[in-house]
Amino acid sequence: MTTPALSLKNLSKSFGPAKIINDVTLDIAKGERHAIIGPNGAGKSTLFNLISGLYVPTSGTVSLNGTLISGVPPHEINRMGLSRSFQVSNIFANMTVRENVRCGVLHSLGQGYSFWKNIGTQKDVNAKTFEVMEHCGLLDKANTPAALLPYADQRSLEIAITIAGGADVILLDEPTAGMSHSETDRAVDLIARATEGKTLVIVEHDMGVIFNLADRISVLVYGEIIASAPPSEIRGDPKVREAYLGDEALPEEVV
Ligand SMILES: Nc1ncnc2c1ncn2[C@@H]1O[C@H](COP(=O)(O)OP(=O)(O)OP(=O)(O)O)[C@@H](O)[C@H]1O
Repeated sequence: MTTPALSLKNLSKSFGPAKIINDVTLDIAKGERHAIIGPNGAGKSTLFNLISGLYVPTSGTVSLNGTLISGVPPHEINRMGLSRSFQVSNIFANMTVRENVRCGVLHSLGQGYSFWKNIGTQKDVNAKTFEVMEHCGLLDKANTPAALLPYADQRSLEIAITIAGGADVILLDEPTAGMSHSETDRAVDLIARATEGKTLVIVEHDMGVIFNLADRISVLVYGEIIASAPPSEIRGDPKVREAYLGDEALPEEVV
C-alpha cells in the first residue's frame, strides 16, 4: 500500500475537561480531494489546527507522507510540504498582490521577505510568483494593494499565498465563505486548477462546493468522524442526514 499523504491515528484534543476531537483515525491518499464537513462547533477548525501544528494533540498522532509531525511547529510542517489557509484572511492588506504572493514563495524557502538575495534565487522567486498569480487569475491585479481588491479576489489571493510555497498537501478552511453564487463557482474552478495533482483537505459549509469538488467526504460530529466515503454514499447515509437535521441541508440536486 502506498503511504498516505496524511494519516491521523487515534487523534484526540481536549481543552480542560472538554474533549473536542475524539479518537479520530483517517488516512487521506496522495492526490485525493478530501472534505471535512460537520455542524457548527463539531471541531473542524480544531482538527485543522492539529494537522497544521498549531495545536499539539492530547493523544494520538498525525503523519505527513509517512513522517510523524505531531508536536512539530507549524513553520516546519509548512517546509515539510503542508500549507493551510485560514478562515480569517491571512493577507497583508498594505502590500500588493505580487508582494503577498512573493512572501508566500519566500516563506517556503525559509528566507522571509528581504531585498538582499542573490540574483539567481530572485529569478526563481519571480518566476514562481508570476506562475502562481497566473494560475489564480491575479496577474492583471499584480500591482493592486490587497486592501483594494474586491472580497472574492482577496479570497483568491489567500489561496494563491497558500499554494505559493509549492506544498503538496493543501488545507483550505472555508475558502468560499461570504461569496456570491457566481464568485463561489469561480473559486471552485480556481481551487480545482490550483490543487491539480496535490492533496487537498477542505473545510467548507457550502455543500454545493463540497459535493462538486471532493473525492471523499468525512463527517465530523461532536469531534468524531461518523462517516467517511465518496459524496454519493454520504448523501444517502442516514447517520449523516440525522446529524444535519435542522442544520445545513444536504443538497439532492448537486453532482
Ligand atoms: N482553544 C480553545 N479552547 C477551548 N475551547 C475551544 C478552543 N478551540 C475550540 N474550542 C471549542 O471547540 C469546539 C469546536 O470548535 P471548532 O472551531 O473546532 O469547531 P468548527 O467545527 O470549526 O466550528 P465552525 O463550523 O463554527 O467553524 C467549540 O465548542 C469551541 O468552543
